[in-house]
Amino acid sequence: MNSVSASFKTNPINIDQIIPVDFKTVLKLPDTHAWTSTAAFPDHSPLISTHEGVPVVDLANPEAVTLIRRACEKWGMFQVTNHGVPSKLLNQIELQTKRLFALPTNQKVLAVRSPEDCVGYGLPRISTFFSKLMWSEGFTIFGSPIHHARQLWPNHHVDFCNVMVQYQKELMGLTERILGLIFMSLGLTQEDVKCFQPKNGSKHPQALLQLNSYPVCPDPTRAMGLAPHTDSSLLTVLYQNNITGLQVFRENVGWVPVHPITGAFVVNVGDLMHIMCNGRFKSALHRALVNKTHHRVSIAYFYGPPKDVKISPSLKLIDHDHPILYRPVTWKEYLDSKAIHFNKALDLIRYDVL
Ligand SMILES: O=C(O)CCC(=O)C(=O)O
Ligand SMILES: [Fe+2]
Repeated sequence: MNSVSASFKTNPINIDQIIPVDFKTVLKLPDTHAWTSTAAFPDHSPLISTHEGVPVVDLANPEAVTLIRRACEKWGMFQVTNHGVPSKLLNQIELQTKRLFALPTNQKVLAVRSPEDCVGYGLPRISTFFSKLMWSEGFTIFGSPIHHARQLWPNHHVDFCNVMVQYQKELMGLTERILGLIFMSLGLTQEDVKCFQPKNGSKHPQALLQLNSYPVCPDPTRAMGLAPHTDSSLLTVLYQNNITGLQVFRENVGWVPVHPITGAFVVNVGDLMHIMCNGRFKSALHRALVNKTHHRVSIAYFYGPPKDVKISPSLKLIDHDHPILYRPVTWKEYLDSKAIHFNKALDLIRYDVL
């Protein structure tokens, strides 16, 4: 069993209502979804006019490694262009994602994610940590989605499955390429990161695909699409349709919008990368807002280490001035802790925070 499924089995989602509301029929924001007055949602002001946005890195640029290092240090996030993933596949994944979420609720629930499972249709996993519900729905895939796709479209699931499988294949290649550039930017060699190489065919990186849908919302200023969080992955590569909603938090600045660039991907430093580089690159705190007129979708590819591989700060990044900050953890151990402690999980494995 993969690390994510194993962790979800250990920590079933604990929430009364596991099925998202039928967004199409709600004309007024229900109190259950009104975030304005909650402590987790202190500001909703669309924001901060900063001239500086999340860096955009052209992967064909000879300076890409340096640009990526700077972006990871400053933002924990960047966008990439010239990445080689065919635009036809991007159009197809957007189309299939919209096709899925356009189904009536009574059909989508046929593929509902059960509380102890990580795949299928449902609420954001982090919903358990908030008293208000989010204005979004998701569909999670690990490998082939055929089991759930058959429930949704008994005779028309083939295109959906093919696109999802093909997309994961492409994204595995792209994510490993970006990961290679990140390691290079840290001065790490193949030897330093050999725990990620498949060993005797038995150790494979693991990845999860998360389709997110943010329906149009009757009162977006009081609603939350996806609450602030960091990703528990090593790296997340996200595709968003042409609708603004994603924001990243920057210390001393505030929430900064990550405006979509046609055909580009957003890359996030995840918590495991934060650990691996001993805090030099910080995992990006981000959230998604909603709007009144446009349906937004995003497709997040969460890439993590092979099962049972312990992630620890790279020895090359530790010296007298940079003492080791984090204990080694497997992805499952980290997810288990995150399922209980949420945004405290990273601090709880720090040597200097007890
Ligand atoms: O929809 C987005 O832009 C963000 C999605 C996200 O952060 C996630 O799925 O973890
Ligand atoms: Fe995220």
